[in-house]
Amino acid sequence: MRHAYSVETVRAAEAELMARVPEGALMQRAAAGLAAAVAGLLPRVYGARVVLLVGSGDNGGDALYAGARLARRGAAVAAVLLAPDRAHRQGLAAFRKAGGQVAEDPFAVLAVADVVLDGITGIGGHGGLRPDAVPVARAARGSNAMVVAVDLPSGIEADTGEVTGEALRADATVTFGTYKQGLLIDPAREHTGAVRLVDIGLEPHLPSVPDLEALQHTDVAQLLPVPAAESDKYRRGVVGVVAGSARYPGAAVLAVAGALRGGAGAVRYVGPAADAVIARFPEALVHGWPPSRAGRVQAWVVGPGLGDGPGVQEVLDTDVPVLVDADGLRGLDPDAVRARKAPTLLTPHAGEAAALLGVDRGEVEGARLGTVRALAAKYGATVLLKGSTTLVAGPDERTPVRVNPTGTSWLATAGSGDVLSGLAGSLLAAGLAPLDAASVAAYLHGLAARLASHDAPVAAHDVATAIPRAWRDARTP
Ligand SMILES: NC(=O)C1=CN([C@@H]2O[C@H](COP(=O)(O)OP(=O)(O)OC[C@H]3O[C@@H](n4cnc5c(N)ncnc54)[C@H](O)[C@@H]3O)[C@@H](O)[C@H]2O)[C@@H](O)CC1
Ligand SMILES: Nc1ncnc2c1ncn2[C@@H]1O[C@H](COP(=O)(O)OP(=O)(O)O)[C@@H](O)[C@H]1O
Ligand SMILES: [K+]
Repeated sequence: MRHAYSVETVRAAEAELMARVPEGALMQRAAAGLAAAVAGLLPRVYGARVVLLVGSGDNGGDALYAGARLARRGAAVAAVLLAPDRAHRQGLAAFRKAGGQVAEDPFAVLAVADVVLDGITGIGGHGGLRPDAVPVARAARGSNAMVVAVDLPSGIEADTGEVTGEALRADATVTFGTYKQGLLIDPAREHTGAVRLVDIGLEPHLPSVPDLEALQHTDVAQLLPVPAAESDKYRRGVVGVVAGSARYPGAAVLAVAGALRGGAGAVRYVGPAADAVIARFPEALVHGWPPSRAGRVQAWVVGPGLGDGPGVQEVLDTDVPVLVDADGLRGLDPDAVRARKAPTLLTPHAGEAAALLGVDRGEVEGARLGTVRALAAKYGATVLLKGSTTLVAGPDERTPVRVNPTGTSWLATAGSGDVLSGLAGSLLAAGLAPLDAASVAAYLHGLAARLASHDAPVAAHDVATAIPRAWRDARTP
């Protein structure tokens, strides 16, 4: 599991650690890791042209000490001081002593730089880059230099992944002690490039339960349901799908396609697209209306392509886990969901989430973490918010939110969400807890899309077909 923490938690852990080590030791550890990472990105350090963008806080201090280390190895290092009177005093002294120069003309040094270290703001920054930093950040981005963010790209909100003003776009980020939440959540994540974590000894001082977590292959492998020797199709779990309409029969087919690859032993389909479903998937069990007469079902999926058709209340009235997606979410009554004894999983995209909360779509996309938490609280349900960096939150606010690390924007294709809902519903039926079912489904779905896509367009049914490959991939150590 990859863990990320809020700024408040990071600061508390840093304070604890700082009390145990000599003054300045942490910043030296950070700077040493940063200098080593930058050296690794350069063909050679000797003679390389390095520019530091230095703000008024300790983030600038990290950059100055790392710059001093690079200068001692023969790099030509220039510092652009955005607040000359407030630049880290000891860091600046060490930098000058090592042969570093303070740049008179920022744009001249940036134009010929090989690498730029962004030390404008770290976890202390808020509200986007200040106006004086904007032209410098733009010049860095517009140059041929590689831009390396120190701790995080300046201008992003470290806690939420929001980008409220201008933020620097880095090619790589070297972060200290632990991941900050914003590094893993869009839109900020788009600014980070590849993220490298430098160990500064913080780990033992961080709480064991993170604020945000991302599944990795080994976590998924442990959660995937595997049939036991004594299993039969019912013991593996039966997933019921209520989806599709005369207008959108394909959504039913795609949801069933996902469900068939999600580990349940059988898929029951109830709805108006039975002919289309059975024509494509003879292994699906189709049933007449209502869902309650379909036989044993351990989890229901309702909503993809449903239009105005019935089904939502019918499955909410059951006592098994229910996943509500797409059209099923329209006007969904929080009280009806909260009243359920069995778990409910909602899987909105940004537009659906905005409608459920009565806000603009842009607000949802800009503040994904707050949105997923707010929806989970409002509905007393587990919520999977789709889109770039899919997030999953449980109804208990003490449970860490899960962020999916496998997504790809090739998934932005019609019908891929239907595949996801079938897949997640199948994992629910196989017995996974809602948070696990949702986050494992998002993980496999993203991985399947990557495997099927290889950086070329994919159709939703390609994603469904690649799920078994993703499943095997996740189980391969
Ligand atoms: N606390 C620690 O133990 C360690 C901290 N480290 C570094 O210290 C950083 C945090 O340092 P600070 O708390 O000093 O905070 P920062 O250096 O992140 O920034 C705070 C300063 O930036 C200014 N500022 C805030 N928003 C701004 C904006 N939008 N534009 C321009 N300036 C803005 C503030 O007025 C303040 O002077 C971390 O991100 C990390 O890089 C590391 O050295 C590791 C150890
Ligand atoms: N920019 C993106 N980056 C990564 N994944 C995305 C992006 N846009 C959409 N997706 C994913 O694609 C799927 C689309 O689902 P959805 O919006 O419900 O579409 P549909 O209703 O057509 O099936 C979701 O899994 C979502 O997370
Ligand atoms: K920074």
